Amino acid sequence: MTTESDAVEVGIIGGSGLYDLEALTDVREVRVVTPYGDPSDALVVGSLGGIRVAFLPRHGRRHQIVPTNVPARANVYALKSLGVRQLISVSAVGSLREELRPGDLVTPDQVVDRTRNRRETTFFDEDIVVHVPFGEPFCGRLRELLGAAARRATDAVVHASGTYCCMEGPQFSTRAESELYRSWGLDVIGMTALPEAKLAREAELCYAGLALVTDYDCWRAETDDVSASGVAEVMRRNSAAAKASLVALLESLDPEPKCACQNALATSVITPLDAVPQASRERNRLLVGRHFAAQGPPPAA
Ligand SMILES: CSC[C@H]1O[C@H](OP(=O)(O)O)[C@H](O)[C@@H]1O
Ligand SMILES: Nc1ncnc2[nH]cnc12
Repeated sequence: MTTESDAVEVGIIGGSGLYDLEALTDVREVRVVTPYGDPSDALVVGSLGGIRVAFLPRHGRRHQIVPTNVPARANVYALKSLGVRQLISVSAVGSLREELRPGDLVTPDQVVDRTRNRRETTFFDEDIVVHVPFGEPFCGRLRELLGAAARRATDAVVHASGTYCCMEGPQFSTRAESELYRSWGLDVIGMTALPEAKLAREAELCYAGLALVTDYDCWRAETDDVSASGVAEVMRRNSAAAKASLVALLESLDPEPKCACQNALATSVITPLDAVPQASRERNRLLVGRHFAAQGPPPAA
């Protein structure tokens, strides 16, 4: 049972090359059980800059989970159940543009879905139908704070916006695909922003991404094509920049965000309460309970 005093405010999901956050103090590991299965790993809960933070490595701490199988629903649900209201997602990405160089940081403002396999993209797949707005897939307020924190805390070039192409993987793109994405005007490519961003919106979390450019994918004649070992090597050199950005962000974060993200379900649940079986109401209490409460009690049968 989470109490007021140990409620966690901020979640951080670490991607390739970011498997822990040494800056956290007063740390404990929490294993959370969710209706959507087990999260990627135990959550590491600690303090940073006076804020309670939960850290979760997306692929597991030894990087054993392939992008398609990342249990994104369990991850987001577990963070929400600890009290998280703001979620930062760190990821390694390939660059689709000359001016986005390896070592640069990007806070994406858009995403294009090129996933195609077995990813569970909604919490609401039974009894309750929910259509959340997703025109702005990232929280603009949190994205700007994150970019500003990265500029303060690192020497890296920080790009304030960009479109993230989320491909399925695990194989990297063909050159023809990479050129296609470039012709579409997409900026960076990775395998994990979706469905994470969609689920964060359904969970009414502010969500922003810190993308570390690790390579030029496979379109640039002057550089080697992307490889997993190359990505890992660039991340070894640059994970300190990601960590410094996170620390600076936490120092400047409002623990009581007032964005629209925090109320995304208010206009999104289309199924009336009296059509939802009791068991489903219970299962969805964490995510929609307060919206159902606002509708008043269901009519007596
Ligand atoms: C190790 S290269 C490909 C791998 O790196 C990215 O991971 P993440 O987004 O979790 O940082 C990419 O999405 C792939 O999963
Ligand atoms: N080029 C690339 N394609 C997909 N995911 C990546 N992660 C890092 N670099 C990548």
